[in-house]
Amino acid sequence: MPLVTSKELFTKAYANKYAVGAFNVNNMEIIQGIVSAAKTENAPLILQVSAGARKYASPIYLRKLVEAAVEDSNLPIVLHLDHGESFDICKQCIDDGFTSVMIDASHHSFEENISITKKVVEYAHSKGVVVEAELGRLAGVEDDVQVSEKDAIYTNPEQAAEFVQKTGVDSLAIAIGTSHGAYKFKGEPNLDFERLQEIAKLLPNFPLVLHGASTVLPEFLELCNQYGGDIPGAQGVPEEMIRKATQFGVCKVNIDTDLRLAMTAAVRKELFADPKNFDPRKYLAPARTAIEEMVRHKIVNVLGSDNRI
Ligand SMILES: O=C(CO)COP(=O)(O)O
Ligand SMILES: O=C[C@H](O)COP(=O)(O)O
Ligand SMILES: [Zn+2]
Ligand SMILES: [Zn+2]
Repeated sequence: MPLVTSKELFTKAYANKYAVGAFNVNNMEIIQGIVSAAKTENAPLILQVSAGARKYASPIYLRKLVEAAVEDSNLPIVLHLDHGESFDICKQCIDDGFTSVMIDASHHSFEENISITKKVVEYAHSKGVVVEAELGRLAGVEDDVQVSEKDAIYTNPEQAAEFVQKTGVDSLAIAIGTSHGAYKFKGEPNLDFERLQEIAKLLPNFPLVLHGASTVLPEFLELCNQYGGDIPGAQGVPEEMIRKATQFGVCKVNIDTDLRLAMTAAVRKELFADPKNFDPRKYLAPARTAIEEMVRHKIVNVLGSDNRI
């Protein structure tokens, strides 16, 4: 099966109230771990590449690795650009064979965000590629968002409806209190579900995207810290909140931090257990297995995307 767009995957996910996992990929072991989990669980998959990943691994290596994953797994896989910051990078990825791109012009004014997104949509659609955009600002690492600031930072539901109508975008990333990285909340985790429901009501049958959705699994955090790491007080989005979001139009859930923690925990543990080892395969294979197990857990227990092919 060749790469697919997320169009049909989202239609099915929306109708059945589950989400497709969108996992960030940076190297072969990460890709293999994720794809193997999806294969076991019979789950659709989005593999996403950030600008940082392109810089680290180089665009061609990532593309060829994903190509290998598609050929080897026979799964419906979407190759997606994560947080494309300009028309040019989106165009480059579209021309390179990506089936989905994100234009993140959320740091521009509302009007500029519309005009940049519209330009990407026009080009992408002419090539059969789908587009995700972003409206609102994800709180930064450790930002403490006060209730009074929410309206300025979080996605405004009326603007979301206007944005989708004016741009023709295929999906929209919204800000309701999640953030990137391992430090998502200072106190009690809290997402603005009323806002999410309002957005979903104004955008019926439209797929929403949740960024910053890692749950920061305690088992991996503890392993990191037990074997020489120093990641105190990290906190993710509780699993039940992600499950709840899938009930209100969230069809794509972005996960990167949990992959990083799983991989790092496994590598730390292995290096500690066998100080004489200097064969990278002996710590990268367990790291790949840790990713695989974590992604299976997400698919089955958090996203509900198992057996959806
Ligand atoms: O949103 C993400 C990638 O776009 C990743 O979010 P996390 O940092 O919560 O994994
Ligand atoms: O949203 C951000 C992703 O976690 C990618 O992070 P990165 O830019 O460090 O590759
Ligand atoms: Zn953004
Ligand atoms: Zn993101």
